[in-house]
Amino acid sequence: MTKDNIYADQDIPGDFQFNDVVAEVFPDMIQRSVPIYQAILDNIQLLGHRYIQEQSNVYDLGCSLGAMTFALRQSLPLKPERLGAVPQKVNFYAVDNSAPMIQRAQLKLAGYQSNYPTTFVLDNIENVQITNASMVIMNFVLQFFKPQDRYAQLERIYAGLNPGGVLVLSEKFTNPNAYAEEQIKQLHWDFKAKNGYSQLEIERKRNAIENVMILDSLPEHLARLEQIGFEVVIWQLGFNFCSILAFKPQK
Ligand SMILES: Nc1ncnc2c1ncn2[C@@H]1O[C@H](C[S@+](CC[C@H]([NH3+])C(=O)[O-])CC(=O)[O-])[C@@H](O)[C@H]1O
Ligand SMILES: O=C(O)C(=O)Cc1ccccc1
Repeated sequence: MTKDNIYADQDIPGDFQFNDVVAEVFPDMIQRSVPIYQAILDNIQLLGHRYIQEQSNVYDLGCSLGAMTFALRQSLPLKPERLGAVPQKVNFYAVDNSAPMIQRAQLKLAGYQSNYPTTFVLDNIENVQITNASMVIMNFVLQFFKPQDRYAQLERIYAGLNPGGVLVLSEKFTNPNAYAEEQIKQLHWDFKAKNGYSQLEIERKRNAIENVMILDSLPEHLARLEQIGFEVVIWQLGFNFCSILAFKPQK
């Protein structure tokens, strides 16, 4: 795994981008920066086993290197018997609008055998049709959408989900209380420092993502999903990062 030294040697002017340099170090970057990332990756198969339906589609929107698609696809045949039959006809769609990311994802998955067709889509999520979905993953991606577009995109996902399906929505979030917000932000930076990032790296990265990652609060996330019709529960939370299960209930 290539070490993320992007902001160690130089200050890269301008906004953060998912370019070739970032794609190369991405596994290391996300592990050391996002407290709940490993917990999600280690347990996503449990969601797949329970919610992926026979003859349905699974979408990984903003898939980066395809880590979640890979984990789901390889673990689906290992579904425990007590949860019913292993679905045989499932199509995976991994979507990202960064070419360096999607190319690497494609290359990695090509090296592994699977009976589940997997389609890599290099496009903006907003252009991708979502139909007959039993599982949609949006891991740390909605935060890069324009705030005014978020409701419509989630609504579109709700419409494309089958009853009994689930949206996994993971986000970095803010706290409505300014004092608490400052504390949790500092604690997250302590977490990054513990993982080997210097103060200078933390500061430079903070500036680079400031304009591209506009965060909602946790109450905002939950209220919006509920307004659309989802039933929600938080299944992972660490510092200012959370992952929400948003269910489309059976009628
Ligand atoms: N509108 C968009 N359309 C398509 N892709 C987009 C868009 N906006 C952002 N992206 C893509 O979303 C990804 C966000 S990273 C996701 C991690 C992954 N989910 C993981 O579970 O490993 C999270 C992070 O780095 O904080 C990048 O690859 C962008 O190119
Ligand atoms: O690094 C950070 O401080 C973050 O908030 C997470 C992150 C991880 C990868 C790309 C952009 C933001």
